[in-house]
Amino acid sequence: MAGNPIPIPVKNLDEMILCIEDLRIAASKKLSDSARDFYNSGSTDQITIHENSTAYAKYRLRPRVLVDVSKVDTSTKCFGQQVKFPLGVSPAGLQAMAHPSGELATSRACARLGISMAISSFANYSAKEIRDAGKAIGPIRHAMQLYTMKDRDLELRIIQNAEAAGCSAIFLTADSPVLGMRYNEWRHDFRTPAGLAFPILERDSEKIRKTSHDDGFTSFNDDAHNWTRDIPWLRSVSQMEIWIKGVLTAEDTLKAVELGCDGIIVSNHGGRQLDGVASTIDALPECVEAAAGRIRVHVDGGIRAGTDVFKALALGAEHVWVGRPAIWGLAYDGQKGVDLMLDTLYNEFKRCMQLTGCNSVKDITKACLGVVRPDGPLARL
Ligand SMILES: Cc1cc2nc3c(=O)[nH]c(=O)nc-3n(C[C@H](O)[C@H](O)[C@H](O)COP(=O)(O)O)c2cc1C
Ligand SMILES: O=C(O)C(=O)c1ccccc1
Repeated sequence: MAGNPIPIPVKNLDEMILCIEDLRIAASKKLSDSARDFYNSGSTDQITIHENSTAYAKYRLRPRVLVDVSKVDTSTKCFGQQVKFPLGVSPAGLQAMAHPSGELATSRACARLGISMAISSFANYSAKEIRDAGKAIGPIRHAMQLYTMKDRDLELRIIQNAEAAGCSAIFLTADSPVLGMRYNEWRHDFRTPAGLAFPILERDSEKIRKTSHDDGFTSFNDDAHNWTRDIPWLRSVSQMEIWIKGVLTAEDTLKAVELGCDGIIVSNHGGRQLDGVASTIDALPECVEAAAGRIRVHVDGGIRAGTDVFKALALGAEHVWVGRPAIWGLAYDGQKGVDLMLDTLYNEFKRCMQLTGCNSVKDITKACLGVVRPDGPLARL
């Protein structure tokens, strides 16, 4: 069309972060190619990482209308403590590569909102530093993520330091006897940047960056881990709750019940381990059914919106966790970026509860969901 366009006074759209996808785009621009590929990629053909977030779209919400939602309550419990809404930050290593304040900023952001955080064994600050940073802001519970180590004395020190720092739970990562085939990482020969500390592993990056991520991981991680050796041992050395992170089947859920674990996190490590496994939202129902209320069931992977949190709860998860969104928040603007990420998911979740007529998280049930089958009407679950 001819003529001058009418100037519209809009904000700089590049800087408008309204949803997690906006945050991913803005944060990814701030990262080096190699850091971005390390954080954002999955393994092999990227099938599972893709499905983790897209599988949510097949579910449709079944809202109840004309419900008084003026006093909606989004809160629930995690590790026995009241949390503002059923979401925490998953353990992700190397957060100081995204922002110098790394896990300290993540902990402060979680405490500001009154939600839980899991600390990676590959954190760049100690469990005590991370807990203290959060506790100074507000009530917060932490889980300590653990790999099974060849050096059992080091593994024991990690557990004891976490317990002494006041962590509530161990997240034993069960899906990583070895790392997944991470071609995107290998293509760039990803190395930990210089000058970072790994106090939980009692190493610094000068040592860690001598080898690839893959070789470094193999050098300390014990691929001989197994249910009967590791779970009773953990019970014998710690009072913390024991959660198994990386369960995807009914069979392993039953193992966790049998061995007296406190809970499972249905997880495929954000699609970074075995590519081709189901998305976590598709694996969740069989785990919930097998758990049959005897063990708590949480889920992570691909959660990018408040409606995703809602759908996971409707399918039986008690609580969810997010990994990369916290990294993107950090890369975007340190603690303020993680605050923005958490506020976004909180506001979306609250509004989804109100718009579906759910006044408490207990109201979020299977009846709130349906699926559209090819050429069919909405089918109830
Ligand atoms: C950069 C990065 C580092 C991670 N590091 C760990 C880790 O040290 N231990 C662990 O159990 N899981 C780790 N994970 C997996 C997360 O705990 C979580 O399962 C996953 O990120 C959830 O998927 P999402 O990123 O789609 O939310 C990591 C994930 C990412 C993206
Ligand atoms: O990359 C990962 O997924 C992961 O678990 C990890 C392991 C060691 C260091 C940092 C992250």
